[in-house]
Amino acid sequence: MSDAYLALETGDVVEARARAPGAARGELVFTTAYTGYEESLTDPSYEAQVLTFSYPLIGNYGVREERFESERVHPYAVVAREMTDDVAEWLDAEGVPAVDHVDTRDLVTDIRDGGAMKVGISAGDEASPEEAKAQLDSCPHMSDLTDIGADVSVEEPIHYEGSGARVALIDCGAKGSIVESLTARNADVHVLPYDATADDVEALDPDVLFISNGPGDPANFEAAQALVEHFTGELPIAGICLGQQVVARALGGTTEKMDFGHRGVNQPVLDHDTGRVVMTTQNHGYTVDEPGDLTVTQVNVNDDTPEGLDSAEYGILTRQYHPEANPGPHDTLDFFDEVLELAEGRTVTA
Ligand SMILES: NC(=O)CC[C@H](N)C(=O)O
Repeated sequence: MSDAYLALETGDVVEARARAPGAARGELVFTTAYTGYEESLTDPSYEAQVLTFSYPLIGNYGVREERFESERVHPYAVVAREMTDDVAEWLDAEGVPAVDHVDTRDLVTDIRDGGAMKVGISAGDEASPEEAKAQLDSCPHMSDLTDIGADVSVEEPIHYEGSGARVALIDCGAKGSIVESLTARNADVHVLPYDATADDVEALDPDVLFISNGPGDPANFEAAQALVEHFTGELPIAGICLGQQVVARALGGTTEKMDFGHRGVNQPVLDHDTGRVVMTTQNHGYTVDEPGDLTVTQVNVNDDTPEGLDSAEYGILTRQYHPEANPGPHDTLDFFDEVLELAEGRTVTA
């Protein structure tokens, strides 16, 4: 007898073992990362999704708070082939349903074949296929979560004092490592809520406007897009992941939902200028389609999607991947040096 069920949009119901009880729904996504489960589970960009780990054993080096990227777990549920008690107990304490003993190879194949899909989960003593299906039926599309920023952003500004360039970091669900990558380089970082206004930013007289990563559809981050529209040509601008997508939209570009996204720690990215390929950490389900007034400087080797957008004219630098790593390789940390150099130079004239 199973005590957990996953109802998929394909119509299939997959049996599983409950590791943390409860019912949940969300977009079913998978990461191919083989380490970094603490970082991924606390990455705010995973808000409202159900995260499947394709690596078959999750939890083999424990759970340590210093590796967390935020204060809580963001996926609405977690699926694994085999999960250790450490991770199961952590998710249980966080109230996040978790299941294992799932053939995650099948699940990943379903997502790759069918594209992004919703899932309903029912786990625990009272679990039933009917409850899983009811969860699936009531699951909204990611793009319909129009105010998802409110669930992941700071409510009030936070200031991390530093002697270097002043950064206005718009928190659309920022990973802790982005703040740390900036403060480690002496930046003076003001973290502002996702719906900050141009007046809020102007009051700080920053050297750079930085749009963070975040969950869901970039079209729903209208306030951040308005900031980019307002400050283009006045301030250097940087963006990571959702930040790249928001900046592109503000500069006349477009974004679209991908078939099943990029989530993992070995996504190869080619830089057109240097001809070098670097390994990158990624977690996104939307992508820039048309770059608008920006130039595509880096692309994904697997599918040619834009990974880096720049504008020399306006002083803009954005990346679709996560240069701060955590989890993943450190090949791309110099992005933060480039951004702060741009900020310190204030090369842009209005
Ligand atoms: N990591 C992110 O910022 C994710 C960006 C966006 N929510 C996407 O899924 O594409």
